[in-house]
Amino acid sequence: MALQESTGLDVYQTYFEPTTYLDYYKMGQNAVGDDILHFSLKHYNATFKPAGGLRGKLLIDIGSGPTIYQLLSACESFEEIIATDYTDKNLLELEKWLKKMPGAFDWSPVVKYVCELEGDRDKWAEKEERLRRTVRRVLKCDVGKERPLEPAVLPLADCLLSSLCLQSACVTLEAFRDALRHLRPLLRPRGHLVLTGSFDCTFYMVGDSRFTVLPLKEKVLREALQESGFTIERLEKAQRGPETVLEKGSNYTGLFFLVAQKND
Ligand SMILES: C[S@@+](CC[C@H](N)C(=O)[O-])C[C@H]1O[C@@H](n2cnc3c(N)ncnc32)[C@H](O)[C@@H]1O
Repeated sequence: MALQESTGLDVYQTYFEPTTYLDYYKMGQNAVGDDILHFSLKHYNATFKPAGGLRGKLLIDIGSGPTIYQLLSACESFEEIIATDYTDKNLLELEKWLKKMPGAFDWSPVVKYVCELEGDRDKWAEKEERLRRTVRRVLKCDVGKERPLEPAVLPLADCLLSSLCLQSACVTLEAFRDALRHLRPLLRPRGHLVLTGSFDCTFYMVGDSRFTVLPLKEKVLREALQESGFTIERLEKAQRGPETVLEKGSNYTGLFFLVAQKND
């Protein structure tokens, strides 16, 4: 066991406040959040573009947290999406947005931005509805378990997506590799894994709570995927944006976005 949980305290269940975390995603108000959004939304858009992008029946998002930005492009190319997370509060926060409940986070600036990337900013309300229709289930998940989504029984996914989750859930390289091994059986042969994360990062803050992150270098990341039975098709990288220098919320030096295919 090398998860944060192994310290004896269930760190994420206890300290991760979804509404505070969402402050990162108030577009134009947080340089780190903007850095993540600008980089990853551009690559999600390219990855799931209608002509020649990834498509299929089922996409499972691993460690969704309270966020939906990572699904805004994929919802145009997959018939069904299952969102998952480790904490009950995150799942409730997701349900709030999906069911348009009072107090739900306002994702509309981000949705408009994605619609603009797709060529028609005016379609944002339509896209919100499409995503709400496409996310069929919201499930508990623990990547530290051999079967992360147990007891749910699901068809094999055409695509697994995981944004900024694995390095948070796994604080050692061994646990990171184990998590990839646990996720692999959820994916059909030749299915795709779309993974985002950071380079050299050891922590991020959510309010006053500090969360440990597994620092990765490109070489180690590539090796971990290869050893876990994935072939990297694309690895996009960006250095940390200069406008984030004054932000003390995290110490990453860069971001990555990768698309890998399950070998068999
Ligand atoms: C940095 S947040 C990322 C949230 C979101 N995907 C995003 O892109 O902003 C890390 C997420 O990993 C989840 N997490 C922590 N431990 C986990 C575990 N063992 N299995 C699955 N998810 C876990 C947390 O609950 C949290 O939502």
